Amino acid sequence: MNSTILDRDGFVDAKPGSLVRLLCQKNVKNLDYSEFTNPRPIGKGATATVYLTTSRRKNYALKSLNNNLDMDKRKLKLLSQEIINLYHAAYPNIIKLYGISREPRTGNFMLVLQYANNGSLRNYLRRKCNDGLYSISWNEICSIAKGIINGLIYLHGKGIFHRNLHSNNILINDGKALISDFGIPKYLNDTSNPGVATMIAYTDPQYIIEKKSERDQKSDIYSLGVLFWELTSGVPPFQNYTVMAIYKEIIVRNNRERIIEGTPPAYVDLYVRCWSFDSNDRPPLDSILYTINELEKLLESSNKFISNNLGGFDSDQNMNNHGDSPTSSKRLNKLHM
Ligand SMILES: Nc1ncnc2c1ncn2[C@@H]1O[C@H](COP(=O)(O)OP(=O)(O)OP(=O)(O)O)[C@@H](O)[C@H]1O
Repeated sequence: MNSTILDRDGFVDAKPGSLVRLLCQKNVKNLDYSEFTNPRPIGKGATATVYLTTSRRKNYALKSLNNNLDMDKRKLKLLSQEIINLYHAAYPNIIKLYGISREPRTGNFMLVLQYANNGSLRNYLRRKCNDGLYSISWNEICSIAKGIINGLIYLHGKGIFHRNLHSNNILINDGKALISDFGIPKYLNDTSNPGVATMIAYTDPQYIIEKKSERDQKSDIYSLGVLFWELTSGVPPFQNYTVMAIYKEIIVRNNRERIIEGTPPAYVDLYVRCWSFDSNDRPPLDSILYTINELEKLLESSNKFISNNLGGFDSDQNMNNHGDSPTSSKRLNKLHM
């Protein structure tokens, strides 16, 4: 290749081939696609399709960024930096990126990721619903919450803010929480998955209202508060509301989801502070971790579960909903030991 047409970073153009070249220069492993057998789709997000595959008897998730890498050079360089960040993030609560690959037939760019054998947190919680009754132990709530907090402490310590935390990009492997998808989606073209707009329920309202240029670590704390609530409800916030109705509740009225009956007050107090409108009122991660540890000790001996019947409603509705229809009027929550 004629080096005179390369820029300083080795780019010829903003296409998948250039991205692969740049990442290889930064020592990200380029894995041979033919090593992966029988890839089958297991999930689809706004910007990618995810496949389960096997190589040498080990499972991997191949995240295909489809062909939506057609972006300007500056964005492609930023995207490559995010991928490099993920590649070098080595922490038990962060999804592992083993390398990249390219599907030879389509040319699609792939991230080769650790396979999370329990899928997304959202689906994991959904599977805990039996005949519409959701039930989870406090032990497990605390363990998942701590996994997410520890992952965030690691990321924030490296100056990386997730900015798009929700229950579809927390993955669960052997019951343990793994944070995925930080940084990368914002550089990709949204392929218009209608579910994505509802992620507004996890988005820092101060960022939306005050049009802050970028979400920061306090925005992640806001999303964390919503996730803590979701661990007690088993369903995403404002399920069955339209995007406009969610906007009205959270942004216009400054409302939040209803507290699930039977939740320990210390846990409620924690997530309510996390989802405060004013980012200064949101607690720092170390104090959140401290509170969860204390709560865990308190509940250790009692083996408590929390249950509710919110799962009786179609959990997929939030992907495709119409009308301003709150579910709260039919809610029944209870705590048993
Ligand atoms: N490493 C993985 N292991 C197992 N399942 C995965 C993995 N990565 C993604 N998935 C599944 O694929 C789905 C889609 O993942 P993807 O990361 O593309 O989108 P998302 O997080 O739902 O959306 P967005 O890209 O908008 O944040 C996830 O919700 C999850 O169910």
